[in-house]
Amino acid sequence: MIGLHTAAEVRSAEEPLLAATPPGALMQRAAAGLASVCVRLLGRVYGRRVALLVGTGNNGGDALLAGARLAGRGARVTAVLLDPGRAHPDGLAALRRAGGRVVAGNGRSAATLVSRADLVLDGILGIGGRGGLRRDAADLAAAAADGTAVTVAVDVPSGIDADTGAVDGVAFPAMHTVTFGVVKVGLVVGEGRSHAGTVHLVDIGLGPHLPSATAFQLTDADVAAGLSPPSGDDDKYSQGVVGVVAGSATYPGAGVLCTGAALRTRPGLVRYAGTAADGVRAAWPEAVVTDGRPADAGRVQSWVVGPGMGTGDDARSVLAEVLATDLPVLVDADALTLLAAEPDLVRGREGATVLTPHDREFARFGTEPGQDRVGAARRLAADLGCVVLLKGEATVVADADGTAFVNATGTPWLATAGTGDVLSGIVGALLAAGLPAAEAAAAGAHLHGRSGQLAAQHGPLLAGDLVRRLPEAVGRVRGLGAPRLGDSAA
Ligand SMILES: NC(=O)C1=CN([C@@H]2O[C@H](COP(=O)(O)OP(=O)(O)OC[C@H]3O[C@@H](n4cnc5c(N)ncnc54)[C@H](OP(=O)(O)O)[C@@H]3O)[C@@H](O)[C@H]2O)[C@@H](O)CC1
Ligand SMILES: [K+]
Repeated sequence: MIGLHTAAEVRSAEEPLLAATPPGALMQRAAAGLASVCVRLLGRVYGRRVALLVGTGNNGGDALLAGARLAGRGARVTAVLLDPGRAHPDGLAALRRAGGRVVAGNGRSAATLVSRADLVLDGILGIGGRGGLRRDAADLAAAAADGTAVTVAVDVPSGIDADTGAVDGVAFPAMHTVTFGVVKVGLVVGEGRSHAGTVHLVDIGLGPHLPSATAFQLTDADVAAGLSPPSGDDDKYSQGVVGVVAGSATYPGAGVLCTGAALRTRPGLVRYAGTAADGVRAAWPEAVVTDGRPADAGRVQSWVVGPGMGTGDDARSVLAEVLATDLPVLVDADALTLLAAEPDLVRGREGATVLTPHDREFARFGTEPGQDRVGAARRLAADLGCVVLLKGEATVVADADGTAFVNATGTPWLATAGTGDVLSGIVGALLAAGLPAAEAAAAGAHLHGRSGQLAAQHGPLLAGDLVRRLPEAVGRVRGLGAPRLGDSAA
């Protein structure tokens, strides 16, 4: 798992580390890591034009010191100083010694320089930034966005809130962010994610001084650990039986997608109960199907309830029946609309509850998610005593105790009808397999994203493509190739 940290956590680790290292050593470590990423991105350094955007703090100092290293290798480096009287003195001296040039950041020549550079290094603001970018800085960020240079942010793209990823106005559009010590939460969520581009982590020795993370990003290896394959002793019941209540006679699609996703994630047994029974039976003969109520379906280890089932009295009574069990329940779509009107249905449940809202569904519980998506998910999770999976470009999962996960996989092509039904089926299968609820939700989002990436390799995807690619996604996450049946292990 990759721990995600806030600026305050970095500050608390920085103090003891600074006390234990010679003056300037940390900044030199940061600058060395930063310069080496820039060298890799540039390929050939000699003669290349590098523009440094330099603010008044240590973030600007990092840019100046890295710029000095690039100038030492023959790059034509120019620092654009936003407040020339307050630029980092040691960094400035190092750049000048290495042959770099300096201009003021408020003229047209600065914007021209940025637009003509091969690489623009953003050292305007790091974790000390507050509020939106001021005018001159915003103009330079816009010039970088319009130019053709490779854009690299130092520690955090300027204008991004390092804790939340929120942007107030304009922010620097980085293709790459070289971040120091730890990955900041704001680099992987909300608008921060799209502004940060590829994140490169440079170790500066903060590790031993850091408090434990409360937010995480899962890797394939983490997810694989929860997807152990069946053993010789397993049968169709022992892998976890999922119950699905989704879709309707008129719109069976949600039931078909959700059931298929559960089957393909963990092909033990899926029981379906609801009015889309005929459609589900036709699509998935492997499922055990009833058009009765959940209680008629037989024993299950988890329930998925809601997609496409409507919001009438019958749907409300089915939701209440499922929530009255002590099993893990995933509540999605129409069931979220019903639950928002009666949140006490989930407060105090014995079994775990996972809610999977998109933004509009989330808002039905009282407040819009806003720009702090991790904070919003945590608050709703704590209020209801549930796990909340807030869908988005980077899906966020929060547990009632504040533990959060930010999903790293996916593709914008996932924003299409029915993909949420697939996610519900995947997470339902992982709940039935016995994963703790927050981990099931986070691992499910990861697998869903991986499946989306596979399905989108050749362009637009449909939700059904996600279901088809799930076994391959599970295999990829577990690091398996695709051996043919009968292949020996040798
Ligand atoms: N953590 C570590 O161990 C290490 C950290 N390191 C580096 O230090 C960075 C943190 O440096 P930092 O504390 O000097 O803050 P930083 O982000 O440069 O900005 C503060 C300055 O910006 C200004 N300012 C504020 N808001 C503004 C706005 N909206 N628009 C415009 N200006 C604004 C504010 O000035 P003022 O508000 O007074 O005008 C203040 O002077 C960190 O991100 C990393 O790069 C590395 O060297 C290695 C070790
Ligand atoms: K920056």
